[in-house]
This record gives sequence, structure tokens and C-alpha cells, in this order.
Amino acid sequence: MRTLVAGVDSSTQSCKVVVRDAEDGTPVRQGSAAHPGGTEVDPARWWHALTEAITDAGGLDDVAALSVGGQQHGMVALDGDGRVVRDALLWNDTRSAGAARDLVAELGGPGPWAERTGTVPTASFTVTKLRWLRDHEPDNAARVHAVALPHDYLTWRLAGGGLDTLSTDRSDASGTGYYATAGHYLPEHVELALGHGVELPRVAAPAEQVGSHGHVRLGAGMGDNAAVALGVGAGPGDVVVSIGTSGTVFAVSDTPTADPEGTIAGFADAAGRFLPLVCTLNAARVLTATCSILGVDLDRLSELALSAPPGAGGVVFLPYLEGERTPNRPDATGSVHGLTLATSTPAHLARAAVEGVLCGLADGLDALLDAGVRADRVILVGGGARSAALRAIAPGVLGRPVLVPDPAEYAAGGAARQAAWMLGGGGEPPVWGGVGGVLVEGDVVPGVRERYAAVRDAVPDLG
Ligand SMILES: Nc1ncnc2c1ncn2[C@@H]1O[C@H](COP(=O)(O)OP(=O)(O)O)[C@@H](O)[C@H]1O
Ligand SMILES: O=C(CO)[C@@H](O)[C@H](O)COP(=O)(O)O
Repeated sequence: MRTLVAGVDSSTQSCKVVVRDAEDGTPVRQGSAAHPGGTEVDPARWWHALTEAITDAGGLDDVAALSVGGQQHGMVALDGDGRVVRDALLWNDTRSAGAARDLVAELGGPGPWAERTGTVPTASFTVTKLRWLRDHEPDNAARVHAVALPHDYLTWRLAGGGLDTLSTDRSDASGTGYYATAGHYLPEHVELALGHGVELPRVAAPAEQVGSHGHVRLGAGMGDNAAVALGVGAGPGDVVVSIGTSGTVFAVSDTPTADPEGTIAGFADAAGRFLPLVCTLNAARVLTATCSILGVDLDRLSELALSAPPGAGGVVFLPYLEGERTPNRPDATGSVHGLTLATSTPAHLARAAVEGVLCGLADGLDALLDAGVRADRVILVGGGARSAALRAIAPGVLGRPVLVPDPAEYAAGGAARQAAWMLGGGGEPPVWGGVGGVLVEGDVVPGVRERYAAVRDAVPDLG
């Protein structure tokens, strides 16, 4: 009888559960449930979505092991009894931008942060949310006894233990701002931010069992980008571009990065290596927002974008609809430039929106290349990769062919692979076969990135 494993992706917009054959990763069944909108969420809502998604995926009766991947950075503050102190502030909540500036200055500038943690914190990072809590909700701050991340919280609830059983993994810990590149917590960063120390989840090894949910063994879990890396089997020379709520560009690396410019976040991966990553706040939802402006659905948006000339006749859509994280412009807003009578059409706007999202990620890819990352192939995943226009336009903006695997839940699949690794043991995750898919090629359109850069640098943040 075959052994089954499950993987969870508790991401920004939804919770997805996949069930796979532990031996070779063959998909067996899957389910999902929606998350509430907004940038602060009661973690109990994630728990309910998880239980709903598990039911939708046919339950866990025949599943031997499960791992949870989740959106990174979210601050889940718990009191001494394990109760949630306030709604979690998510990775895309920018209210702690001022706290980030303060913390960077207090530690002596971006350099020390990059050296210690691999990352210069912006509002996305957990440590800045702790400082925001100290400054704006001191009563809540005083009640915080433990701080977890979204995936830690869900694993902990599945296991049902006390606060002393909280665990995380190296990939998610590396996105907090209080975990050193060298592989240990920096409790002094927590104290600096929150004003007092807290209990932090134990950092489990990549293939370690951290608990049980009935008969189901629980893996350490991971951040969702590290989960995608495992899910697509990213190796040397692979750069992954993920277009979900966030846009991310990342690669698996044997060596850490420490970018004092703050463009590259020097994360850890889920298999003992590193995951240099650039993240934008504005990706798939720029397309849905453009649908709202134009009064069309996503399929029609795609048709419109593909009917416009490459370069959208010079129209530039600066997609900072949620502010922006990379570049660090939390108060920025979106804008459209270069309209003429001839280009004032839905098709031009649709094309400019797709090109704008991709230009932000192409900037991220450049930063990774500058840091010495190899990009022999680019793998395009995430809900936004379901857009035919985005798939077709990506090679011309990213400047290289793009492999588009069959649409699937790669983060949840990566979490399932970790669960299989835990069952099977060994120094590396099980070999599940590479991703298939279509290699999409396209000519670079002269001027697109240059015009985008000119607008990006010229438009002030008036938000
Ligand atoms: N055909 C499509 N064209 C463009 N965007 C799409 C399409 N299908 C789904 N999406 C978008 O993908 C996003 C969800 O992707 P996903 O990777 O699951 O996000 P997250 O992991 O951040 O929750 C949604 O914003 C949705 O609108
Ligand atoms: O903040 C980051 C990475 O640093 C985001 O990538 C989050 O991890 C959210 O991911 P999605 O829900 O968009 O997949």
C-alpha cells in the first residue's frame, strides 16, 4: 500500500492542501479555502481555513505525515496562556515603516543589519511589527509572551501542545529580523524592538518531526517561498519568479548574501542552504485591480494585453498599489504615465499593467545577478502565472526564456515533499522528478525597462 503525505500552503489569500504519494510525489487529491482580506488577520481564521481545506482535500485519515508552509513574516503575538494578543500583522502591512527606519538607525544603519541577519528590515519584517506594537499598543506589547509566524502557529495548533512546544524552521526564522545568518536567534533584537524578551519557537532541523496530529506526523514546515523552492526542485542555475499576492524572485544558494542596499533579503532555504530573495508587494493583485478599472475579467484582461503592441506604446504603469517594499517605498501609490490620445485604450493599459509588474521583478532579478546568482533558467509560478498574457510577456521583460510549469500548488507541494523527507530520512529531500512545462521565449522589447525605471525614479511618494 502506498504512503501518503500532505502539504499545506497557508498563503495570503487562501489555504491550500495537497495530498501526494510519498514515494514519487504523484498528486492524489487537493483542497483549498479562502482567507479574509486585509493586512491584519485573526490567526484563528487561518486555523479555520486550514481545517476547511483539509476536509476539502478529503481529510487526513490515510495520510502519514504533513508539513505546513506559510506566508512569511506575519507577527502572531501570544500571551502566557497561548491566547492571541491581537490580530496578526501581515507581511504586506506597511504601518511599521517608521519603526523599520528607527530600528535600522538604532543598530548603526543598514550595514550591521545586513551583516547580522542577511537583511535590512522594511515594514514587512516581524521585528518592525514588534516595535510598532511597543510604540502604539503598549498594553498589548506588555502581554506578549511568545511570538510565532503563521506557519509556526498552524503547526502548533495541529499538534495541540503548550507554548513550550512552539517550533519553526530556519527558512521562516530567517525572515524575522531576529535570527542571525549564522543560524541562531538574536534575542537582543527582540528586546530592542519590543522592550522585553519573549519565548521564541524552537528552530527545528529540515527533516525533523516536531509533533503529531493524531496519527499524522508533523514536519517543521517552512516559509512559502522556501516551500516553492522545494516544490519545483530548484537547483543551481534556477531562478524562481513567483507571482502571487507578492512578487518574488529567488534562488537556492550555498552561500548567504548580505545586501546593505536592502534589495535582496538574505533568507535561509528549507534544506540547509540559503535563499536570496527579492520581494515586491504588487503582483497578481495589480492584474485584478486593472480588471476593476477596465470592468473586465482576468481572461479578457489577458486578451486585451496581448492585443496591444509590446511596450504598450510607451505607457508605463507604476504598480505601487499597496505602497512598495522593494524598492522600500511604503508610502508610494500607483500611477500611469505616457498616455497619448492613441494609447488611451483598455488594451494599452492592460499591457502596461502586466509589463509594470514584470519590470519590478526584472529589477529584482538584476539585483540577484549582480550578487553573483546564476540564472540559467527562470521558472515562473504562482497564481498570476495562470495569466496567458503574463506568461507570454515575461521573457521579453525578464530578458531570457521562461519555463512555465503546469499550473499547480508548488508551495503546498514543497511542504508535502518535506513531510516525505521526514518520513524517509536522509540528508536531502526525496527525488520527486523535475517540473515539466513549456519554455516560453520572446524578444526583449527595447525601452520598456528604461521607461519604467525613469518613471519609477521620477515619481515622488505623495501617499
Ligand atoms: N488566470 C489568472 N490570471 C491572472 N491572475 C490570476 C489568474 N488566476 C489566479 N490569479 C491570481 O492569483 C492570485 C493568487 O495566487 P496565489 O499564488 O495563490 O497567491 P497567494 O499565494 O499570495 O495567496 C490571485 O490574486 C488571483 O487573482
Ligand atoms: O513577504 C514575502 C517574502 O519575503 C511574501 O512572499 C510572503 O511570504 C507572502 O507570500 P504569498 O502569499 O504572496 O505567496
